[in-house]
Amino acid sequence: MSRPTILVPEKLSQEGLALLSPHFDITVTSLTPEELIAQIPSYHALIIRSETKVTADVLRAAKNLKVVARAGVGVDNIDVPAATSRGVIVVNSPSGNIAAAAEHTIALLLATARNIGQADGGLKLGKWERSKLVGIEVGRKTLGIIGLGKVGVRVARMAKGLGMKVVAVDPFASPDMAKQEGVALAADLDAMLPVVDFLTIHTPLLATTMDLIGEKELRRMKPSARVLNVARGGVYNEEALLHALDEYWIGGAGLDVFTSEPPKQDSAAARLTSHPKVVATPHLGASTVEAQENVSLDVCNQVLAILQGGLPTSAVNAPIILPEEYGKLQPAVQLVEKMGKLYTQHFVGLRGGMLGGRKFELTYHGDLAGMPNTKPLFAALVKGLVADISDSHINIVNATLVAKEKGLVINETFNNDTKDLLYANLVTLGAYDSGHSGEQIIEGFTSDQRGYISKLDRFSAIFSPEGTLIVLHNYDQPGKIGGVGTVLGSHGVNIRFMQVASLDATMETQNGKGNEALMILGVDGQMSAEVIEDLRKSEGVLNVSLVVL
Ligand SMILES: NC(=O)C1=CN([C@@H]2O[C@H](COP(=O)(O)OP(=O)(O)OC[C@H]3O[C@@H](n4cnc5c(N)ncnc54)[C@H](O)[C@@H]3O)[C@@H](O)[C@H]2O)C=CC1
Ligand SMILES: O=C(O)C(=O)COP(=O)(O)O
Repeated sequence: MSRPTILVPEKLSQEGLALLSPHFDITVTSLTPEELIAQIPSYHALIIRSETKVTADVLRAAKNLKVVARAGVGVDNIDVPAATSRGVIVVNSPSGNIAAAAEHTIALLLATARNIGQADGGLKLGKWERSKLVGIEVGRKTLGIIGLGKVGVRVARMAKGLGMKVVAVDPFASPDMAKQEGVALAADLDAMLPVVDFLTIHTPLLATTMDLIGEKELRRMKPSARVLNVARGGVYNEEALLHALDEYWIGGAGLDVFTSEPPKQDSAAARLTSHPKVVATPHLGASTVEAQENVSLDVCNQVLAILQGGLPTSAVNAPIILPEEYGKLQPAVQLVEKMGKLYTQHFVGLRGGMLGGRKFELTYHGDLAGMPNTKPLFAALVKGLVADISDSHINIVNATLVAKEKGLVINETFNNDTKDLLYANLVTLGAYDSGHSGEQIIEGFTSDQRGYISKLDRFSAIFSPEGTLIVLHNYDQPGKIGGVGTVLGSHGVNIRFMQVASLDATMETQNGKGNEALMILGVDGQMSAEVIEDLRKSEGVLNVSLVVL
């Protein structure tokens, strides 16, 4: 089988890629937007930074894509709703580069205060200008921060270290946190803008933050004020900023990000980068060795998990699984997915049954009954149930929608009664037809981070739901094991393990024909239809199903 493939059209630190290369084929190459659309269909994962635009067209062309990984914070270059509707998980690195972005903001703050850009540029041209380039001190000055999030708070701490007063506007910030950080929360922008000597924005680029600072706001600031942008081009209106600099409404600007990157010729962004009162950098906020290692490791670990059937830690378009919850849920998530696959392959494949319209009851017992968030388990069940009969990419993002489309009714119940419970956590999957009859049961538990099946239909056994399994329903008579071994041996099939599952003592035997049993065989390699047919024809065998988990 060919290995899953990963496309990396931007510069990514090797640290993360080294985690992926033993398992997947990785192509690192820069691409035009047209080339990206042409090449994306064969890839399973796309890892990008801020330069690649993942548009709806790219996602439409991406037939095999499971994940878009953004090695950084901002996902404004990804059409997240389009990814969501196609079941593509978008992950990012929410904090890998925030220290770098905050430090870069302070670098620009000091550079604008002391005219570092102009001074350096002049010297390189052979000029020795001192009286023209007198700066200001930042100590005892006021810094205004819009957006007191992860980057904003770090900027505040460093600014306080420089002896600055810090005020902030953030409608979502906690007053307690602001107080603890020594940051005064201003009532609104109108109140904050006239008092600040420096202004920095650290919000995402959203419809609500686009052009947040325009002509009206810039006119309210001190003529000596400097503005900084290490967030996104567009939070300051670039035309208004040009006017403000030319007409002395403000004193200077330190800019790392622009509405077009690189700035289009003659655009406002281009005029800003060449403006004498601007110190500009080409989107370098996250460009430190340390930040790039962090974000690369962060997203590559998530790509590894997703391509191996696991869950991401920072999905942008999925219910968030907190890291502490992740460790606890992951084995159960894998188990429930395997239970879904086992259900479809064993019961539906075996009996020519219908999956759509079945009613499923997922019951959590023991520790699992106390989990505050079982959405990943629900999604894992849908994924497992339909994985083998649908080409939809099921994940935590679209599972509810897909279940609805396929007519699967899934109820979750929580059984807190631990009396008589053999395992610390147990999950039962029951399936019924609309009349609540024809019950089919699969039960499983996790132990030591691994999942096991403890019950399949009316039979009790303990086996790992992994690899290729042959499930053989037979009369419990002497010689059965030898007979099965002979058939498999004649086809050269190697048996990894074998379990005989006995009928639940309380159950009636099928057709009243004496004791029955299930034989579960773990086998190596691909099974041909003849192997299964020969087993089916063997004496005393009632049915055989082939399950690949
Ligand atoms: N230049 C670069 O290389 C880098 C840029 N960034 C950018 O920095 C920005 C901030 O990143 P984080 O701090 O990680 O985000 P965050 O999500 O932790 O913080 C954003 C804050 O903005 C606040 N906010 C949202 N709308 C607001 C509004 N209208 N007025 C005031 N506050 C508002 C939110 O409440 C939140 O506290 C993002 O745009 C990100 O893309 C991040 C890293 C590197
Ligand atoms: O993480 C972010 O939001 C950034 O802006 C960093 O962008 P980059 O990965 O350096 O292209």
